[in-house]
Amino acid sequence: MFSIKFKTTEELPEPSSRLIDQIIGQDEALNIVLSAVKNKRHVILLGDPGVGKSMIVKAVGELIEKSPSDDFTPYTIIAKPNLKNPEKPIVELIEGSYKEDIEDIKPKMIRQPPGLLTLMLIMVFFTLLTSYLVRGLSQTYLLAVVATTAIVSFALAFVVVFLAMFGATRGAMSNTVSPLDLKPVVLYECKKRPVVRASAYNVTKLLGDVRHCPLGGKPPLGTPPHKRIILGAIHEAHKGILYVDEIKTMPPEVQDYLLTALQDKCLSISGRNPNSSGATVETNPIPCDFILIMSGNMDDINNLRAPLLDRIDYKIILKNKMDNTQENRDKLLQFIVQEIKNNNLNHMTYEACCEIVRIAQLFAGSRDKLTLRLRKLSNIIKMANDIAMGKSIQEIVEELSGRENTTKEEEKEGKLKSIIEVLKIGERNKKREESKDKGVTAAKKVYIDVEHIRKVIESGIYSMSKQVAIDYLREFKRYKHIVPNDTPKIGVIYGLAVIGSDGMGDVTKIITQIVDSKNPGTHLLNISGDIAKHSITLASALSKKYISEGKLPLKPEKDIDLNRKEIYIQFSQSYSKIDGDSATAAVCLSIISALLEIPLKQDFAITGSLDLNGNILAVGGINEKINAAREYGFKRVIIPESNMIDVIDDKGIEIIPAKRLDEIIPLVFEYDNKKYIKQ
Ligand SMILES: Nc1ncnc2c1ncn2[C@@H]1O[C@H](COP(=O)(O)OP(=O)(O)OP(=O)(O)O)[C@@H](O)[C@H]1O
Repeated sequence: MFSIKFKTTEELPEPSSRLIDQIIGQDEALNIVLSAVKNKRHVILLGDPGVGKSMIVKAVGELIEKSPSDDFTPYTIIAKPNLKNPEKPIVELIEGSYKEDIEDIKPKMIRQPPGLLTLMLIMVFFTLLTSYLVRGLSQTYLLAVVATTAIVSFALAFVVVFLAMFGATRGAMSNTVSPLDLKPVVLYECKKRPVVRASAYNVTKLLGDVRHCPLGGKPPLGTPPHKRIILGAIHEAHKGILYVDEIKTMPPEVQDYLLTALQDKCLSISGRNPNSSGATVETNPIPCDFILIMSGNMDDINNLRAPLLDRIDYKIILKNKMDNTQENRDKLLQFIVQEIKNNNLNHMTYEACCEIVRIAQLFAGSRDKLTLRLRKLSNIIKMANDIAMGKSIQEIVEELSGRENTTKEEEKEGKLKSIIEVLKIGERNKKREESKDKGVTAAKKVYIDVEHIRKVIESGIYSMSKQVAIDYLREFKRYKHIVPNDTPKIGVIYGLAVIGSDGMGDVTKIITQIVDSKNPGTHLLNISGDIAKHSITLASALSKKYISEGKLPLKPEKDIDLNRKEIYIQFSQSYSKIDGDSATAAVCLSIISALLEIPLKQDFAITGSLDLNGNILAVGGINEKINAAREYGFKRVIIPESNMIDVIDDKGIEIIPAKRLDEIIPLVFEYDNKKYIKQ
């Protein structure tokens, strides 16, 4: 299986800590990305989920981080207030780090806000005025006049200060700027070539924003605009890499902004929320000269607008399978060791590693391929580890909810509990201590073994679609009447299907009935998929062609008038959404049997698509289908010859390859009754 012999993975060498060495099966894509980054080209990575798109970008980022390049100069982005037009703060990119320019602020410090000083001046003025006015008054009035004047002066002073503070007068504004509000702020300090990641749907994170200020956004109470600027990832990625994932979620207007940024290499920031005070603010264009790497699943590309897509130089499709060679199995082993180390898991036995290879084949849908959807494999390894640790649900719940602490608290407050409750807590803790001790000794010996991996696979907990399929089959299997037997039946045949994308194979009973009618036609029951409908039309046409041309080694008792036959085909007890053409061969045989009234054997299941010449064509999910046939007790399964390379496990079932439909006629029809045999 592998080029190295071992009993458990702990005997294997430590994996490299460099991400770039950890990527398996995507060498081509990795090389292109590296060369694109070197030559400052934009890239889009497309592929199935979990094949390593983010990993490639992270690895490139790690390389860049660790290798300081000569052509990068650290820079700082600062924001300054614009005194002429406060709503248009000035954002500047300066080389190196920012040093505060005191001279810049000093002259403006003269413009002290009135505040206390004004208040005091007003009060002194009024005191002098009053003392002058009351100098001739008698003692009796003197006190009253002084008090009245003091109140009036206080009130007046407060009004002046209040108006000034809130900038109610134009004149007040220029005088209310504090030195702190004039101080430039550092928005971003970039010391090494940046690699910035942002999700396509997060507009603020991607393009930047101007925060809202509930106090009107004007000094001295409000925060001045230049202090409310949030830089976008596109600006933080200046001179580096911007990685945008989830491209499916990128709104069209964001694509336009991105396009402008790519073209102009700079983009201004304004408030994104029209109801915020930030909406009136707009900065000057801020430099954003970056290499854009985007990623998404295959279909996501349809969400991108053509002009943006046009500007992406490299469009790379990541592989989802690799050949099942020893070199690649070794790579898969390397992946297992990496996952164990990176996720701090228990080591794995040799047999379990072989089982992972088998699952990789199964997910790839072929014996000679291995899947590269490695996140799925990684999840299975992690879950197998949890099962190997043998934690009960109770233990996991307690771990998660921090129940341990609560229980100790409860113990402290034992007085409040009934004696029985306290005893119960004691007992629980004792058990937990015991199991912990056991755990420690056992933990030394825990390995992830085949049975742990099989439990994960059989339960389907790694995939929603698989669980739905398992549930569906569990629910309906007991009502399904599918029993392989030796009693041939006219028009009845067993086809094979796969339920769900990560699905399970299932056997479907296909029944064809013929009705004499003036309206010949073919009716499909229980199946609604378009491809299935077309394939049934083909099966019907082909079966009629075979019969009318007399090409079959079968002959009906009497001549059949095909123009007066109405054909009904039922996929019995098929309630899930099944579409596809893999039942075409089965349906064709079923129609031939029903039209000629020749029984079909009932001890086999069959899968295969057909072309109009009667060639049997390859289908998907062959291993799941074979598995289903085996589980239902069939001893024979007929599959397209071209699918033979995909078969992973042929234990307990005879797998018959078929190239053409007429070739398998002798195998599937009951020949005992000589009256049907033409030859
Ligand atoms: N080619 C690979 N080599 C090694 N490990 C891989 C590879 N691909 C995926 N993995 C494993 O799967 C995990 C997830 O991979 P990653 O996030 O790069 O996938 P993705 O293609 O970006 O997925 P998505 O499209 O869902 O974002 C990685 O952390 C790693 O454990």
